[in-house]
Amino acid sequence: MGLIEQSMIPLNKAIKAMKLDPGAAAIIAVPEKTTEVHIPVKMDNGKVQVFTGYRCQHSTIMGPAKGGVRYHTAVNMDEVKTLAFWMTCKCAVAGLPYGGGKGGIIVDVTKLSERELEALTRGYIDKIAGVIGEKKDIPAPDMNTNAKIMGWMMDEYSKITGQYEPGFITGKDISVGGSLGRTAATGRGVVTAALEALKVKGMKVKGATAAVQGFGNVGSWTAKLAFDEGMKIVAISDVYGAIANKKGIDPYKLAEYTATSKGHSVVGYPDADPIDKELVLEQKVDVLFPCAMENQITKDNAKKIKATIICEGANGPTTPEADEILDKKGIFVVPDILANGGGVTVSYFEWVQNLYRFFWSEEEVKNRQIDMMVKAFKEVYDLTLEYKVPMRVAAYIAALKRLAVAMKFRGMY
Ligand SMILES: NC(=O)C1=CN([C@@H]2O[C@H](COP(=O)(O)OP(=O)(O)OC[C@H]3O[C@@H](n4cnc5c(N)ncnc54)[C@H](OP(=O)(O)O)[C@@H]3O)[C@@H](O)[C@H]2O)C=CC1
Ligand SMILES: O=C(O)CCC(=O)C(=O)O
Repeated sequence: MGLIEQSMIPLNKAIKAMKLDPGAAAIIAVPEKTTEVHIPVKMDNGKVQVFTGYRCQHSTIMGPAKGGVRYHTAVNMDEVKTLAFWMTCKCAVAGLPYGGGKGGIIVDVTKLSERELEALTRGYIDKIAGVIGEKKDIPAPDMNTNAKIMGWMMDEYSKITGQYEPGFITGKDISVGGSLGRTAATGRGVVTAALEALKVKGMKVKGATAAVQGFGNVGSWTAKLAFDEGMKIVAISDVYGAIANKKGIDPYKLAEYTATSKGHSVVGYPDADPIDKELVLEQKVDVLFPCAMENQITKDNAKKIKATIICEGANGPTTPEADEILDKKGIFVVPDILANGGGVTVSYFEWVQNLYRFFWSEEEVKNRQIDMMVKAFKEVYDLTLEYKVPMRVAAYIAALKRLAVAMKFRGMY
């Protein structure tokens, strides 16, 4: 089953449970606009290489499209469309005045020099400039993109429009209009969601064990902030391998290690033992945080998962077949469109600060973010009780309720 078909399964369950109008359901099932571009880059060896990139605006029903840009070899149009659809639902669950968008370039960033990466980034913005903008579609970071790349994108777009354009993109460095708290925001949201889930399950936070798949932006901040809450991180993986320590891993020390390790990998960290990377998902822990990418928990490994709670930092880490197995096992899954909404929530704060040219303290950002996440969690949890559906379906119901009202008042159905 392809990613688009997979993503329709929980959506259709929600549509059925809430008896959504078929017209509204049909609108939400397809993206509004997709763009494919080809970006020629003069490489350091003097040869030209042409890269393929995408941008998709899945929906602008609730506001401008919003969502990250991914640089990865596995990027393709179906993946971008699905990620954009998830953004529409995520923004609606969080109650943000945004639709959903996503972009990506097929590229192995480890093979590019800094100059090639900048040229590719600027070339991508040149090609998609017509379909993005502060009031149209606002990009942000995703896998293998960061504040530096957002800065280049902002600079290129400002050159094209001939004016300073901080509000066209989020996830920037503070010096160019970024928000305090954005770098850690997705991890903070994931941990906030996990704390709420532990509460629902009547479990203690201090000493609760956790395993984290992925040690990039989302995984590393999830690990650090869970550690700050007193949780014990017993296993962590990245694309190269995994490490485990029953006594706990200090993610701050691990981040110091990965800053200079080969490939910035967790492999070889001296205060833990190497384990097979697939085993990270199978640890007997209170909370499992999948923070890498799609389709990691599948029908093949779902049976082996021993966590009490799964809190999804990544987008789409669990396949629909796996979801059914986890549900039968009674595992409490906090779905991506709820759990990882903290990133786009603080992106929204960044955009608001850019529009007003007035900046907030880190404490203000953090408190507002936590308030919004706790509220969204409660809303979704209440819907699981009302409709007797798992958290994932309840999250789609929460999103569709907001989208349906907006569509109605815009006269779309
Ligand atoms: N950045 C954000 O604000 C948000 C991101 N997300 C989602 O979170 C996920 C991670 O994004 P982000 O942290 O930004 O990306 P990064 O590129 O910063 O990190 C990705 C991490 O996942 C690891 N990884 C990739 N594939 C595997 C694998 N098969 N097994 C184990 N580890 C793997 C990478 O390892 P290595 O470094 O060794 O390649 C890296 O540690 C994505 O699904 C993204 O869409 C969701 C909401 C917001
Ligand atoms: O911060 C944003 O605008 C979007 C982040 C993102 O791409 C995501 O939540 O998947």
